[in-house]
Amino acid sequence: MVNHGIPTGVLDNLLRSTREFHEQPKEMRMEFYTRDCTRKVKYYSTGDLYQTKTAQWRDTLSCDFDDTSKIDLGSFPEICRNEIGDYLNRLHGLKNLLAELLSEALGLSSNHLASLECFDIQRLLCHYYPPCPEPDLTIGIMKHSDPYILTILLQDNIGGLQILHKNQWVDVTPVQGSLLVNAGDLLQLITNDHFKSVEHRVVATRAGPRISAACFIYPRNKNQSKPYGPVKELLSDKNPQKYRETSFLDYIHYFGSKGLDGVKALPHFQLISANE
Ligand SMILES: O=C(O)CCC(=O)C(=O)O
Ligand SMILES: [Fe+2]
Repeated sequence: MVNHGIPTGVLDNLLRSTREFHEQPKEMRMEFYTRDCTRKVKYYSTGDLYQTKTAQWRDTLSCDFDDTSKIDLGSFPEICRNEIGDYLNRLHGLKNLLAELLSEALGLSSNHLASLECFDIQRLLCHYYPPCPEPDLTIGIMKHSDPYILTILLQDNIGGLQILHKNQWVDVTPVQGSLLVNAGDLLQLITNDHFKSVEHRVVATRAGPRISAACFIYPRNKNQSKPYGPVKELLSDKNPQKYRETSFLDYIHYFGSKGLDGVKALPHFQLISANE
């Protein structure tokens, strides 16, 4: 548990304005409706609709930043742009603190992970899960692990998020004013399995709407072709390298080509040991 230091008002404003965006008349939302991945701001339902067979009970506003010091808030929907800006400004300190704490937990110098240039605030997904009349027939978001370094998740008090722990789905009960930090696949890869990415899903509920905002940390554009592999300082005879090097772009390409099919992407990058 870490004190995130972000005022509750900033969190509440992001949740409220996300809800307001999604509840606007269709005409206001249509301006942003696209699946064109070159657009920085996108509004869609079920991001991987054409890769998986399952449509999911969720709409998403996706915002890409690359360099958060140069954000053009004007490109975001007016109804939530200031709230997104305020949240991102506050998230910086937390992201840097997490990079330091994780470095220290690995026995590395506190600036080690930051020096790899993969801890950047790159994308915010503002999700809206409408109340569902038949929750047993659908799902809010399918089982997956995030392909990134870290996810910082803000959720409202409706519930529905679950993580897979020892083959059992466990509810992540919302705690007001808290943020949840999930390890992603890329963190698992660079730490050679020290931090494991967590599989999770969101079940549909009759209650709602449920609002959440998932902020993804991964290398910024200029570093996305750079190879990342297990940190050399962590490897030894007892802890041999488990994964081959890959760039963020190659990883995400493989992840995206599968869609959220419930099968992890990470094993595809595993090295086969000589004894196997
Ligand atoms: O809405 C949530 O709580 C989770 C969202 C999520 O898993 C994601 O965007 O990857
Ligand atoms: Fe996720």
